[in-house]
Amino acid sequence: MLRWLTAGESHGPELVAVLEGLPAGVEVTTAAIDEALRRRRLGYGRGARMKFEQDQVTIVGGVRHGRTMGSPVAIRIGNTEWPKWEKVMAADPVDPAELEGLARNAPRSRPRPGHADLAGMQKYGFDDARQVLDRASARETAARVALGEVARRFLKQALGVDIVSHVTSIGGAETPAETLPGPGDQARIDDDPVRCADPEGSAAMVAVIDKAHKDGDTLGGVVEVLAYGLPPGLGSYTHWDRRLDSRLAGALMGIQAIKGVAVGDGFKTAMRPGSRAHDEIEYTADDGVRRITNRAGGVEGGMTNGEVLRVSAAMKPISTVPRALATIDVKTGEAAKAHHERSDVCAVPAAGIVAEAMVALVLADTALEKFGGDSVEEVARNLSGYLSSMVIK
Ligand SMILES: Cc1cc2nc3c(=O)[nH]c(=O)nc-3n(C[C@H](O)[C@H](O)[C@H](O)COP(=O)(O)O)c2cc1C
Ligand SMILES: C=C(O[C@@H]1CC(C(=O)O)=C[C@@H](OP(=O)(O)O)[C@H]1O)C(=O)O
Repeated sequence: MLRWLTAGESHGPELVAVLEGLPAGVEVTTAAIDEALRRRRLGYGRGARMKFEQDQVTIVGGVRHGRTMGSPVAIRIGNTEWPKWEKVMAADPVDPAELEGLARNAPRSRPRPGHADLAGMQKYGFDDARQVLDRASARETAARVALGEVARRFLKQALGVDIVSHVTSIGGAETPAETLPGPGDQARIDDDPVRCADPEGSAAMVAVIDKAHKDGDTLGGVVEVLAYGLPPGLGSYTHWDRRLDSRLAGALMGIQAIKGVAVGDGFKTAMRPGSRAHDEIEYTADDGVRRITNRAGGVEGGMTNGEVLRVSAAMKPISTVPRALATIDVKTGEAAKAHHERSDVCAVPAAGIVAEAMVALVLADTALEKFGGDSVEEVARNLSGYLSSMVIK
């Protein structure tokens, strides 16, 4: 079983991430994690913070000379913004005189609709939304991306799996329905301002972001994650919490602002008759057993079926809307405008990188369940034994 945990606040000194249960021998370096985090910082429509926040990565456990050792992998990601927040977010008590007049320390009493502020204050008994938003913030996703990169490397090295993501819509502007990028397209997608695989779709998305920016508004959208090279049989139909689609949906919905997940054609499948909803099976001498179409997105009965895994996640618009939304001031109960400082206009391209990480972690977990092993070599051997002994292939 693979387990992962993160800790740390958005304006704290650092994020901490731990991945436990990974075999030995996965090649991973600080530079590889830096690169994954660089991809997460990109994307047209992100706010000012992404221009100056640097992710300072230190691997502090589980890796020696570029390879995992089978022990828990622990990663620290320093927030370079920390010096500005040192007093405001200090773990130990601070002399009130030192906080006097510090604008950053002013209580956040006008909760933002759509953010965790109000429900979090009610739940934990805070009168300052700072206590809530600093952990609810998607800054935390940097930690998940760091762990996801380790999981992705394991999947590539032990199983030959490639994970790709792209943005399929922002604010209603969409890519053509047939866009299906392969592993070789990832670099080109990452070079696109909105990480869209189609130039026309990209131009339309950039235009709607520009308009939202001008209008003081924010946007959401949809990302799709694809995994190539998965063997049939990851996950299981035998129990609800072993189903791969259930696990993927849970992991993706666990990303801040993700409000919907679709496996394959998802909700569109519900509108079709069965004759056009499923993927007919054929046998070819070259490919063996395969599906003629892939509407199911590579998952049937909660298991991979050997086709490309295709899962998408819908992100709601950023809730810190510059044209501030109506709320109350919790100090007085009176009507007020919600807090707004700097914020992202649209973070869908970054959410795609986070979604890749979550998919990688879930797939790595199910792959370890199926193929076990304490080293990459052992997992690869188990995979190869399974593939060669499959009765139907
Ligand atoms: C990559 C990424 C960046 C985000 N940036 C912002 C932001 O700048 N401002 C904001 O209000 N919400 C942002 N969010 C969304 C909030 O974190 C999220 O809406 C909030 O934690 C409440 O959770 P919920 O939307 O899942 O209910 C971002 C989400 C992601 C995934
Ligand atoms: C810091 C990151 O994203 C942040 C996510 C976020 C939110 O409310 O989720 C709000 C913004 O933070 P701030 O209010 O400090 O500008 C984003 O910048 C990051 O992704 O690394």
